[in-house]
Amino acid sequence: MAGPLWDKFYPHTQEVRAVSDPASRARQAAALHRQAAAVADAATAVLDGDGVAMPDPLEQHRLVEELRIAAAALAPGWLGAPLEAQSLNTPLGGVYPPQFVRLGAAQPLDDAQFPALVPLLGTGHLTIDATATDARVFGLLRSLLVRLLAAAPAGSLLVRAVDGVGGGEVFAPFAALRDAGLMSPPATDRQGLRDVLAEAEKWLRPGRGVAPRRSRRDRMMLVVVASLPELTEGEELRRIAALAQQGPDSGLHLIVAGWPPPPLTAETTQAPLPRTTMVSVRNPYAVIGDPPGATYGSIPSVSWLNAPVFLDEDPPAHLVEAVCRELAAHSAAASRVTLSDLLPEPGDQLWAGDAAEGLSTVVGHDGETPLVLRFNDLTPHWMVGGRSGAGKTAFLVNVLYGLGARYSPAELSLYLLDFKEGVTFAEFVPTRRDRTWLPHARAVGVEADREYGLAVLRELDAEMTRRSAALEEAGVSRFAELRLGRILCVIDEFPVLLAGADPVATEAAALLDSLTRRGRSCGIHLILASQSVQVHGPRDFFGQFPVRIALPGGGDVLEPANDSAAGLPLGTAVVNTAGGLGGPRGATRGHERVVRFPDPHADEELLSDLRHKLWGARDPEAQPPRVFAGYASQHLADDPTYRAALAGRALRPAALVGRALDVNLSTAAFPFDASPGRHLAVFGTQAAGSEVLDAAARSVAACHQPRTTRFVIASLVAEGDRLAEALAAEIGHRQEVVRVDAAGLAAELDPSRPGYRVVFGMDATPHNGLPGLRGLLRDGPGQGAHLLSWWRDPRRLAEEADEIAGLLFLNVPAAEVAAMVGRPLEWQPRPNRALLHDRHADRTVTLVPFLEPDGDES
Ligand SMILES: Nc1ncnc2c1ncn2[C@@H]1O[C@H](COP(=O)(O)OP(=O)(O)OP(=O)(O)O)[C@@H](O)[C@H]1O
Repeated sequence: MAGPLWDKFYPHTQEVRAVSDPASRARQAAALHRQAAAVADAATAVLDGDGVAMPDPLEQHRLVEELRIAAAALAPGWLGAPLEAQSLNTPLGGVYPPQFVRLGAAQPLDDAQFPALVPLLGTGHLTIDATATDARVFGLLRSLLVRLLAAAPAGSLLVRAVDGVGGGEVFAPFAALRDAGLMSPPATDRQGLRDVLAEAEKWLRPGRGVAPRRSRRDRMMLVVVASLPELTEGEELRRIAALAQQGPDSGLHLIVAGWPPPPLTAETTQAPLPRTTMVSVRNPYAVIGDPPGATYGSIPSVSWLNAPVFLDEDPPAHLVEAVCRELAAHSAAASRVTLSDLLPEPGDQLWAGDAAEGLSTVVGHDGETPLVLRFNDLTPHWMVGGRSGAGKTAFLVNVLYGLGARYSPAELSLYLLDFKEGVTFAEFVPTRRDRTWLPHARAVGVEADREYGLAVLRELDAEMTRRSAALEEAGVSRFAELRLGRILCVIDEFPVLLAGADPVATEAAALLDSLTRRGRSCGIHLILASQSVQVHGPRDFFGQFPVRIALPGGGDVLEPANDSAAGLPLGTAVVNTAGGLGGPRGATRGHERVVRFPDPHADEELLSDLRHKLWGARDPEAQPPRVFAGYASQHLADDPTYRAALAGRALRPAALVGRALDVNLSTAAFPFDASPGRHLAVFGTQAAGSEVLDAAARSVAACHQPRTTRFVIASLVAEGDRLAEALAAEIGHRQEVVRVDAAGLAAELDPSRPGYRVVFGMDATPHNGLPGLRGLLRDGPGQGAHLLSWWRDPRRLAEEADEIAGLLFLNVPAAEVAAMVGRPLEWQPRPNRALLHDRHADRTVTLVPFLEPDGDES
């Protein structure tokens, strides 16, 4: 700062005297302390007019006028205007930093006043020799805070408050700034003071000449001490002095009321703070010492503002409230991180990342600093926890787009699995409304079944084995040298996979164990996410997850003693890279950060643009991901095996009954050949049973060349009539079809007559039964005769059961299935699922059965 205005206030600059010799510091401090007191006494004597000739009043008035004009220019608006008259309409913000601020009115004559200004932010500090228990100091601190907060650009001034004696009352009207993170709750004891000092020390830049840490916008920290806590010791006092010495270069400033503290012992005797303007509260006015590096007076012997200063009083409450409310609102808007903050710069080339050594992306911001997390040898797998609605989906979607924008599909493949009802990964697959997909996605399971999850893990395990072999074959020890691209598998609500002591859980746990242990050296990484990671059964693989991310309510991914996730708000997460380990309270934890992350769907347009951009950049030959949507029904007409059969490419006759719960959704088929027992029985009370039978019959018909086989179709129950009729019409285009009733069916059971008997409602067979049935079942297949039947009640089959190899169960309880098969099978009846058991091949698959398309779907 230079120029005529400055010269008016500070015509003579001085050397700043540093107190640096530790050996004689206490003595020196005491001497300086006395000296400062003597200066204030001398000033008081002068200002009280003791033995000094009164200057010329006219000259005084002229000077006061000049100073008023100068002050208005140096401290405009909020910084210098009397607050009791300040309009609420005066806009907040202004230049950065607001350098001069008013302390009160200097009154050289009874009828002449000018604003008493000090340089503070950007220059140094302020001490007042009385604490805020003095009403004048109390008022001064509040008015200083309002002025500085209102004048600094919103969000650029962070206040840390300490009030050891007054319990923080002086800061109470500013409470609205706490939620916005602009002001801390006041520290009221020694530990609180230490925490504030520790934070302030961190604020200092690590070294001189280092580029500013805060890259986005400049910010300053102002530590306001209204009174030091009792029992504040020499150590804390020295830390305050050290902060005063180093702070201004890093944007750290202090206002300390009650400094110097009363010199109780030599140890606690403090010199004036370096780089500080000292205010001495007298009665009724205050004396303002010279600011750091400058002087108010023109006479070298006078080192204070040569006029009594009446300190500003407590500002009007509504004014403080209005300023705080506006700042808090602004801060809420400004501190929002957006998805673009996590993505590469818009000008950067798409897919510039090289995954050889690992993958990395920005997961959020720690203050102004982007936090980069990696998938590499040190942090191969991540675990994410958070209660429902805590933003897990948001976090994962951010990570997937972050990686998807940085690495090409050749460098990164994604396997996405979601076990809960919801839409976590739905946006990465083609839909009717948006046919694009995330080109990295290889397989996506939405509302997936455990069996499907298991199939994905098996596929990854097989890939891992392939990669291990490739490493060995190539004779290299590091995956990076193989250049295969990395695989990331994300599993949302993974405990579903491990729930229950069944074979699925056991195999899934074993696969997770092997994948997490060996995956890192093969470029295979996992993110496991859940509302609660309390899994029963083996969880040894947790040890392979050094990265733990706790969203609100997700503290159980951290060690039990680590409570750093307590009270997290939505949009924030604790990111711990030491397996969730905590550390001493209040200690700096290098392995733990709290980040803010955006809601990726806050800007749908940006997101949609990004997805289209990524999709547009894909290899045009690339296939969309294999998608499994647990809720979706499956239809024969969409099935690739059926289409191939219609086109004359069937390998052998088979009933196609649904899609298996594997990664490729392979077609579940029951083949018909000449071996014994090649008959299919569908069991289920639901109409779905008749629909599966319909699909089975159509598909068998398609497997035969036209006019090469014969169908006998019967419906013994009303529920089957409509489908039986439609089926007869449909198959009739290709094959010979005969429709019969119960009596007609009895006449069509001759095993030597090749072809298929298709019976809807087989359990409704008349009481005298179908005498020829056993013969057909036993001798038919060898002569090309097979039975396809739907049974509403499986118990009716008891007698002939052994002769039928193909059993398909819909809503049949596990106990009945077990009774029929002769041993328990892994099965939970549930909507839209079926179990196909082949007695002869001893194979069992869970599948999504082929149903009739609904009206609106077709
Ligand atoms: N960073 C954020 N900032 C603000 N709102 C967010 C943020 N992240 C998510 N939300 C909002 O919070 C809600 C819940 O988010 P999300 O669906 O990601 O949670 P979740 O943990 O996946 O929940 P659930 O487990 O129930 O599916 C959504 O409405 C979302 O828009």
